[in-house]
Amino acid sequence: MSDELKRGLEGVLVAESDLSYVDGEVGKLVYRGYDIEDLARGASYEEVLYLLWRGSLPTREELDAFTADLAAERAVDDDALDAVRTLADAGERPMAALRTAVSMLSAYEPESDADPEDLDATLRQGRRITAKIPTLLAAFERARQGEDPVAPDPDLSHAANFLYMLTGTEPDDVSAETFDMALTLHADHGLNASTFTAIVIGSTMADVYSGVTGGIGALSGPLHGGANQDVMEVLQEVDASDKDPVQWVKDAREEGRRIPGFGHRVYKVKDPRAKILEEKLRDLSESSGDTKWLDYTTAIEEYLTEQGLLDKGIAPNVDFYSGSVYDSLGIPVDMYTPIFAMSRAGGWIAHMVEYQEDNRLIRPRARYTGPKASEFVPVDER
Ligand SMILES: CC(=O)SCCNC(=O)CCNC(=O)[C@H](O)C(C)(C)COP(=O)(O)OP(=O)(O)OC[C@H]1O[C@@H](n2cnc3c(N)ncnc32)[C@H](O)[C@@H]1OP(=O)(O)O
Ligand SMILES: O=C([O-])CC(=O)C(=O)O
Repeated sequence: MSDELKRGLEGVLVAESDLSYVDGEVGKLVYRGYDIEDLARGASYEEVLYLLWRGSLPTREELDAFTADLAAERAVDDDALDAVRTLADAGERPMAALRTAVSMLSAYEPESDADPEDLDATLRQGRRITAKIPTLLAAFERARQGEDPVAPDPDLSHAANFLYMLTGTEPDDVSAETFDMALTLHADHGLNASTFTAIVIGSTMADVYSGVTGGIGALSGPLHGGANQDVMEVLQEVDASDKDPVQWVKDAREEGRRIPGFGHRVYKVKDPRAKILEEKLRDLSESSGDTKWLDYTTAIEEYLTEQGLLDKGIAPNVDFYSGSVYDSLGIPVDMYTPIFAMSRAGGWIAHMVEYQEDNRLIRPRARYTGPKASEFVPVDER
């Protein structure tokens, strides 16, 4: 037993996985060997889910059947929709509302008695969760706006249907494709904090609802998925102030603040997903003629590069550009992290099942630094 302490489990190997590989030195990400750029540009989110859950890219026929099965699971029980409305009325934050709502979904799971070792049943449960998360999120956002939920349309893709349920209007092709690409980019990323949370939960042979609920909790933090909202809030703060973005960053650095959307535990160069989203933002900004967020993010990145941050391995991560892209789709800022969860649920489920195929309870240890022999004194004598 080694006594070497690895804070934050940095670099510690805890599992084998065929799902995704992150090369942080060169900025490369693959899902089952396929480069993220090829998948983002050429595959739908449904294809990526199939790849992650079934092990290979689907044929057209397989994809059609898979897409139909997923779409057939989108409807959410009325009681769960009522609960979502209650959470919205109570002013709950969207990630917390999603965490509660996903946990509640298990009450309506038709295979809730399945043997935990029946991983086909786990995958079917995971499919139900993945299909229903967009329905929950859209209903939550509409409830906040005082609107009724929009029923899912089984003829629309996972991405297009979410935008449709959010706004009540079928999205145009550019919006649907952009959103689909964002879902693909966020679907999996090795043993990031939320995926690790999900597999720790899965390693007790707990059910997939528990794993996804835990994953949502872990993703919500500002050091992880919550950073996409923080980035947009910074951009909005800059916009509302009399500062330019560079001045804002200078002040923030002087105050010792971290810049959201920069830095990564694995990437020491720019995140390949950030590159793809930046390009997307450039296209969208140029075609709309509104380049404000692009100008701000570019100015911040250029300034931090001049300041040598990139040389120190602190580079833009996926969260730096995603928010600006979502803004162009008219999505409210505090829904950005829930959208990340909508996509990453696919990765959490894939990792839980893969881990459970050769399960070993995850149970590390802490170096004990407390006293070893304190004398107990009864409460009334202390
Ligand atoms: C989807 C995702 O989860 S991507 C990550 C999203 N999170 C963010 O964007 C939040 C901002 N970034 C961060 O807080 C960090 O970069 C993390 C948490 C993502 C990774 O951090 P770690 O691997 O733990 O690196 P650590 O915290 O040790 O930082 C190393 C050094 O870089 C600095 N640094 C890291 N990120 C930043 C940043 N965003 N801005 C300024 N400095 C930073 C730290 O201050 C530290 O400097 P020091 O050695 O002089 O003290
Ligand atoms: O890998 C990580 O640590 C964080 C991340 O980028 C992700 O989860 O997508």
